[in-house]
Amino acid sequence: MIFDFIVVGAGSAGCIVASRLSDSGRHSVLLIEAGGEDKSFWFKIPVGYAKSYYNPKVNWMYRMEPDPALGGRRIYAPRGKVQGGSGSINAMVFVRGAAEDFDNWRAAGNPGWGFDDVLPYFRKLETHARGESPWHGDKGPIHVTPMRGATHPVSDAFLAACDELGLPLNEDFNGATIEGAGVYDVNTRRGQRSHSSAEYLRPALKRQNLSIERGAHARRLIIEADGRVSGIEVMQHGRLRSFTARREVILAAGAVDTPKLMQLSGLGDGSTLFAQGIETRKQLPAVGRNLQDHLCASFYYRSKLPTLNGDFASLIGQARFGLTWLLRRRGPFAMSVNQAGGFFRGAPEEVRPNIQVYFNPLSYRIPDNPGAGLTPEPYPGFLIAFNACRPTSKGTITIASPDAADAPLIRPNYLSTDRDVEEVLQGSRLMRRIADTNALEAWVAEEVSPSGAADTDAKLLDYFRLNSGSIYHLCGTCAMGSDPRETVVDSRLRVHGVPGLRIVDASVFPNITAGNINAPTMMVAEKGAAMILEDAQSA
Ligand SMILES: Cc1cc2nc3c(=O)[nH]c(=O)nc-3n(C[C@H](O)[C@H](O)[C@H](O)COP(=O)(O)OP(=O)(O)OC[C@H]3O[C@@H](n4cnc5c(N)ncnc54)[C@H](O)[C@@H]3O)c2cc1C
Repeated sequence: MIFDFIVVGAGSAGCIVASRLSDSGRHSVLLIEAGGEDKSFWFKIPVGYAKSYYNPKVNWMYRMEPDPALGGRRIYAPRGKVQGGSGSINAMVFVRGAAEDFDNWRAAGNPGWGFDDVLPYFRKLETHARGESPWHGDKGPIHVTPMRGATHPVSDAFLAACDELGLPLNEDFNGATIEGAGVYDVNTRRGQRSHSSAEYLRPALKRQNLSIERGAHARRLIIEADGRVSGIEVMQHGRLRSFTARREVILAAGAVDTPKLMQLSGLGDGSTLFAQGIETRKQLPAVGRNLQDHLCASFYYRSKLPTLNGDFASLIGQARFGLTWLLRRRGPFAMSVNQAGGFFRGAPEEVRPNIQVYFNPLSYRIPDNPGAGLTPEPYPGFLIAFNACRPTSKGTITIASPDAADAPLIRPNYLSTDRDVEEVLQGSRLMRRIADTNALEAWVAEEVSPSGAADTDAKLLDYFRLNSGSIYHLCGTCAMGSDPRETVVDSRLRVHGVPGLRIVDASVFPNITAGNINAPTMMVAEKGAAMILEDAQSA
């Protein structure tokens, strides 16, 4: 079967790209997705996050390779395997990133990617509850709702604690500055997940010129003798099928699977490919390198006053929250657990905010055993978590075998720079300063973990090494830039030296942004689709 464009991966980015390319009706578009449709009620209700976290039917459930800096632990890396991708299973915190992050993208050899250049695409993709402004859009498909005004009293005490410490308060992390303490925005519409599958793809699928193949696992790109990509081979319900693209194939399989698919197709570092018996079709050493992520750990507190633990643990509490959601589309089931937080300078000499904080009016541990489920701690509690905004450690993704069914090797190399270790200490000290305020005194009964016994930098670092985890922001593995030895795509997201192939997903980030990365990934998709259409027009 022949299409103008084939998009591989119906995730946060892929749903947007397929929808935009099919907008005009002029181009035929095929979207290929390994997972099924996101029909279940649990994808709509924000609290459904907990249901997909360890569900192999909708989640690739990757485990990273043992990390020496984290006590040899294999860190869990959930990834959505369903229409909507990770955007269907994520926690919906909506943060664009700091303006400097995108200015850094531009400075890394990517004209057109500075903050001023990308702001129009952020505005284009959203309908913000605050309405139209220089910072916000009011006509875009993704609905963005501030949680401000609906937070638990302990989250408000957190804001008062930050104020007491002289930290700035911030009404809008997606406004003039990211710095300060505030309440997060979430991508929800009337208490339901508002993501690229529901808001872009579903309406677009009514068009004749857009098709989707679900349960279709892409195994390799079809590359002609002259090096041009002409299609894709997929395994669908046990049957091998191939699809042809007249114009381009666009990879949007995410930061883990896009580099995997490139390597399986002979596009990558020659020696890695040779080791797996794969012929190199184009030497692209940067494929799978530059892996970046936010590594996060929580500080747990027992509370003197009730928090959400009791309600989430009891059937009556759950029924009450369920009813509030059903009748009014409000309450904790309509929100992210990450209610408040902020972006802070971890030390006075820091020139910009470098520590992101999450405040949860609920304390829970994530069990290593997927069968165990996420359960609240058995006492009234809350947690404060942090990660460095722009870690400097870089990891890799490499195929483990030439078999597309095998998971790739994810080596994060967390905490492999002195800078990243220093930021762990900055963040840990900040947690303690916040919890020690008068504003939180009425709430804090005790620090459960790491606990007062962790009274030296070495002990705090040990706690972080043994208790941190990914906050699921993997990116950068097919980075954008001008040098084919260091990067994979150019600033128009075309793969260096491989005609007919682009990448449009979180793998193209040259550097990780401060904050959660779904919003910038969707921005990349809006801008990427616009460039593909422009190029098609002029071709
Ligand atoms: C549990 C979790 C919580 C998160 N919380 C937040 C949050 O609160 N806020 C935030 O901003 N970000 C959050 N993120 C991160 C954010 O959701 C992702 O970074 C973003 O969705 C990545 O988008 P993407 O398009 O690059 O990839 P994805 O959305 O992962 O899409 C990739 C798609 O490609 C498909 N695919 C992969 N391989 C193949 C193949 N070979 N053939 C066919 N299809 C394939 C996948 O099934 C998937 O549908 C979270 C992520 C997770 C996993």
